[in-house]
Amino acid sequence: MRVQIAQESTKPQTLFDDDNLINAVLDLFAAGTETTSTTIRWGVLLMMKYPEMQKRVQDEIKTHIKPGQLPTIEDRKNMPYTDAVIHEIQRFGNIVPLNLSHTTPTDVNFRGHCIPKGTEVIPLLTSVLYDKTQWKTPYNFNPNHFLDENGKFVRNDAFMPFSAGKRACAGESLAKMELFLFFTGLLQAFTFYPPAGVSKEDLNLKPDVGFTLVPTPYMICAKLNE
Ligand code: HEM
Repeated sequence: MRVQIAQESTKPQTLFDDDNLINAVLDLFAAGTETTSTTIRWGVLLMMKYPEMQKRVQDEIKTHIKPGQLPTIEDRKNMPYTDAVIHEIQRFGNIVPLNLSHTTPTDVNFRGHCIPKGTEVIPLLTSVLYDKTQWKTPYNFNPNHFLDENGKFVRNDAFMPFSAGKRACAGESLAKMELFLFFTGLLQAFTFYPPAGVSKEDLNLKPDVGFTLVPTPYMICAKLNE
């Protein structure tokens, strides 16, 4: 009887087995590192391109975070301009343009079209992040997309860099925290500008096209802030 219990207890009763653990860790690295670092690379490039916006973020940092203190996630609600800039970096950067593909689990009727069960569907995130009906200047970097006339942060339902629905990015909250803390921490410590001989007009905002959209390689100068 005891042997039987031992045998039964080695049978996986749960999805938390070794295979799942390995895949979950791989997911964290594959899905969770390049996405955030690519977004920060877009952020630094855009701050070099638009130094007046970089300065405005730094002014907000100085107003709300004491010198010598690192930003905390609590600071975000007091920093609408920085929040808007980070959202706009994600919208403009559009780093996962094709989203991940999905398959219809049943026959689906979509706007009068029948999509049979098992069809691969690629929901383009670009079509929302650059939708002319949702954004004033979809092809320009414009933090005002996320600010009202009083400078308060405003959400927009078309902000979908993490996709939508049940299979939306599992790391969305973590990614948003990371982006705020890394971006604000970097701009608190450094001012970014292009190297000698490169003007801000020279900085290229066209992405390197692949499965993800990454900035074309660029050089950065970083001056330590006083
Ligand atoms: C700027 C950062 C990030 C962006 C833009 C992003 C974007 C996305 C997108 C578009 C998807 C596909 C959703 C879909 O299939 O509809 C996805 C899935 C996923 N992401 Fe992220 N992601 C980011 C950061 C992270 C982080 C930090 C983690 C975890 C540490 C993470 C974990 C995942 C996982 C596990 C999935 C698969 C979810 C599923 O299939 O149910 N992501 N992400």
